[in-house]
Amino acid sequence: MKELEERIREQGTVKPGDVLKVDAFLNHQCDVELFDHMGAAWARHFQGRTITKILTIEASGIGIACVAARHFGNVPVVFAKKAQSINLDGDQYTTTVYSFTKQKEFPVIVSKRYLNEGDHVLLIDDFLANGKALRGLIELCRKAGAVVEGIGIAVEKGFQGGGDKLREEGYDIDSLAIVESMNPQTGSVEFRA
Ligand SMILES: O=P(O)(O)OC[C@H]1O[C@H](OP(=O)(O)OP(=O)(O)O)[C@H](O)[C@@H]1O
Ligand SMILES: O=c1[nH]c(=O)c2nc[nH]c2[nH]1
Repeated sequence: MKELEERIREQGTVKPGDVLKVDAFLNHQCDVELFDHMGAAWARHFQGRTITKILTIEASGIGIACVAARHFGNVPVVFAKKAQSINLDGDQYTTTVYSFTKQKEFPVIVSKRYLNEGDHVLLIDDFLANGKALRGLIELCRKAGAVVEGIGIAVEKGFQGGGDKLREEGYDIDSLAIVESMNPQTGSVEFRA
């Protein structure tokens, strides 16, 4: 998606440790018009698929998923929580995920009320790097008996390999910008053609 690539070139910064900082528009300050265009792009890609629910993970996927849902008939958006809470009652599906930016393992929890056998799920997230977050969400769907219909990602860092491994396993991943390489010294970002 050219618009997203241009925003990354204009406003993204490359940090050491394979970190692309895009918090001016994607995951701290949020450009909802851009999110709307992203949702429209995923709706075009996944046209014809039955989607009953969008599943994402705290924190940065939530806003993007909610705007995207407007393009999928306002299906419910469920986000997996990364901490237990007194607000989380009843039976839960749980797994663990290593967080790329926080560099520690988190529990990942969804109430059994909100993910069910018979759900056809679109996974949405802001970033795909090593694929840990997605594998956690896929595991929650497996436990619930829900079908993963597809995966919509804003920015995939292709050089970290998580996306291509999931594609080899048969998942339909629509990443709107795939970074092939980036350089913290020069600040350059190259995208997959
Ligand atoms: O493919 P991966 O290696 O799993 O990396 C991608 C994940 O990393 C970030 O989550 P993180 O927990 O770092 O930050 P967040 O709380 O801002 O979502 C991002 O939001 C994705 O969920
Ligand atoms: O803001 C972010 N930049 C990144 O490079 C990244 N990788 C995973 N999650 C990420 N979030």
